Amino acid sequence: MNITPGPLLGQIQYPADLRKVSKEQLHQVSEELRQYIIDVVSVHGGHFGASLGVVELTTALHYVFNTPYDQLVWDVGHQAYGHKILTGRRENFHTNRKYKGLSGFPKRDESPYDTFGVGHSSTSISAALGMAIASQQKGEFDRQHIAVIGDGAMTAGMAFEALNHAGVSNANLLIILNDNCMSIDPNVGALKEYLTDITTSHTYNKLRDDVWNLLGKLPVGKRFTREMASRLEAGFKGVVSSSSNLFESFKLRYFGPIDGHNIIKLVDTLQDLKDIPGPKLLHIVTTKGKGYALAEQDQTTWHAPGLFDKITGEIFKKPVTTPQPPKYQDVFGHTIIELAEQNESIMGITPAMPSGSSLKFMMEKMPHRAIDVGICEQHAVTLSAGLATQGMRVFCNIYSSFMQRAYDQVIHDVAIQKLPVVFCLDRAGLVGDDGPTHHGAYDVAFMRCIPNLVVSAPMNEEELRNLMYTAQLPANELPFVIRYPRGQGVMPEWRQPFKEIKIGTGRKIRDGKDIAILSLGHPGNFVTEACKELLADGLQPAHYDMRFVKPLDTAMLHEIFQNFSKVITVEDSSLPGGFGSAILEFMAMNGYHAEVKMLGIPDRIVEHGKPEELHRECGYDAPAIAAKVREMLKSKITVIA
Ligand SMILES: Cc1ncc(C[n+]2csc(CCOP(=O)(O)OP(=O)(O)O)c2C)c(N)n1
Ligand SMILES: CC(=O)[C@@H](O)[C@H](O)COP(=O)(O)O
Ligand SMILES: [Mg+2]
Repeated sequence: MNITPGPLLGQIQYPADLRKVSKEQLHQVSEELRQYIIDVVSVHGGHFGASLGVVELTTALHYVFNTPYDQLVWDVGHQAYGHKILTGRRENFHTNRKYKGLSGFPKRDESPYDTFGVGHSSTSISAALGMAIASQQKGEFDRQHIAVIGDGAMTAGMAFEALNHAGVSNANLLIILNDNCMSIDPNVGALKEYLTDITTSHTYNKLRDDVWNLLGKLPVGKRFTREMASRLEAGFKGVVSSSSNLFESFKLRYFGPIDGHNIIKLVDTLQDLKDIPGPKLLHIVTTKGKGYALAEQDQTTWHAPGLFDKITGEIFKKPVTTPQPPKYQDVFGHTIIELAEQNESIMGITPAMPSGSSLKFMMEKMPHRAIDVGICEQHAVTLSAGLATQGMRVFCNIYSSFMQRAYDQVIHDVAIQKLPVVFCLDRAGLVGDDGPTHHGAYDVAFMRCIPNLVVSAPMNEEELRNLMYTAQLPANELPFVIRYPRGQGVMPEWRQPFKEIKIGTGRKIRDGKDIAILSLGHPGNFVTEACKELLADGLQPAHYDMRFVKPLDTAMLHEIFQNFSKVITVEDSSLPGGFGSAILEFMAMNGYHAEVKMLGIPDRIVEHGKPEELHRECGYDAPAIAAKVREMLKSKITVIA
């Protein structure tokens, strides 16, 4: 389906083309860019509201700054669709987030305009500051460095680490704080309250405007000395105490708040800021989903709505004829409520993913027992540890790849102190369209090496429920990891009575001979599918769902290695250090000898695509498992034939 850009946008391949249009035409460019994003995302999917919210900012940035020489870093990057469309990728933007197509986030090897790879939040200020300091070292004093960071991303500690440094650097850095009061869900915390105060305080803004207008009357293009600018601002501060502004307390020159949808004001402001040296912050106020009414009204749903009818706003859902299995996240969301109703010590914590993790169900039903702490994974873990010291049984739900942010906290604050925090790592394994920044590839490797931890992976929804139930029993006093994938399970009838699972025990799914297939977690269902195929060939592989990677079911492994000389391991996690490695370690440590093949995520970066495309590419989907069995049994198959 060919999507045609508007007449002005159709003439713009790169920012150099954009800079040929008049300032007055920028309104039209912005509207055509907004419409193009709506046209493409409605048909091809992807993130939506965030890009609409920065259409004017994106246009103004590439109009005013000499990108890519002037370096622009997008925080998270889910809002960079307009950036990609204006920087040489309009014609193939329909491949966004598709297998072998454009990445859904800025990526250095995709374009020189993508100055820094993003996907995880709150990295932009550090990265842009690094570039700015490098420019100073290289004598490139005319080079501009801009970080665009949202109010959600600004809640992360890493952003403040960068502010702390930026404020005392004399780097030529412009931080643009895109304040729309939203994260994926509504933004939370004291920073959000503060930003609301300063965007609504009339006094502050009027005075700020007076100073701003005064600044604006100075000869345009005259380079401000730090002295001149600070004298002016000192006058301003005399009236409004400097403590009224958090960013000025970090020694940044603060400007705004201004309307982030007023393209002329943005252009004029950015032009002026180019002439002000040193670290500065421009605070803009925008609406997430701007220009598409439904996306403005329901900003969480329209953060990433899927495919939709752009005229009616109907979001397309897969037609369902038979009862569908639930998403694993929803099984978590409903189960934690059931458990919390039985166990009053249970609490739920999420770092900014109430909807994505489905902890929102508990937040709605038990608001005092489920907390969104903002994009603050490190804080989420140590808060959970603090709660656990007081007898609370905390389910800390963090996407596997976002958990990477809080690795030391798991060791230092939870494992060493043997605090029984339950880590529910959603999005474990290859997540699909979000690609390598979001694949939960490494949690088996980085969690199983930590002493005192239990590390488990359910093969289906019932198993997830039983692992959650087991983890919160008083008898379990250890930190407990339960990792599960994005998307649906396999059991429409998932809500079964709880059963305690003996920690460190696996399940024999089917008896067999000649070869044993050992799986961890959801990929056990790929093995089940493969076995159906193999049975038809007269082969009889045994299948074990090992369920725990720490502690391993050693009794089961002794039985396996005493009866099978050929073993395959299957996992949706990194082969180096993962589940298969654990099995090899067991085999070697116990003096067994067998032919072992490990199927899982290879030791390389796996790009984006549909999960099934990626499982096939990495060689652990059902056909690949069946093929590996046939390959290992080829001598026997010859005999059978
Ligand atoms: C470390 C990390 N945690 C969580 C996320 C998930 N996430 C993606 S976008 C987003 C909200 C970002 O809010 P904001 O920065 O205000 O951008 P907006 O969507 O409002 O434009 C979150 C929580 C992430 N990308 N990285
Ligand atoms: C940009 C970002 O990090 C989030 O929007 C993420 O894409 C959400 O992932 P899910 O769609 O798996 O919840
Ligand atoms: Mg926001």
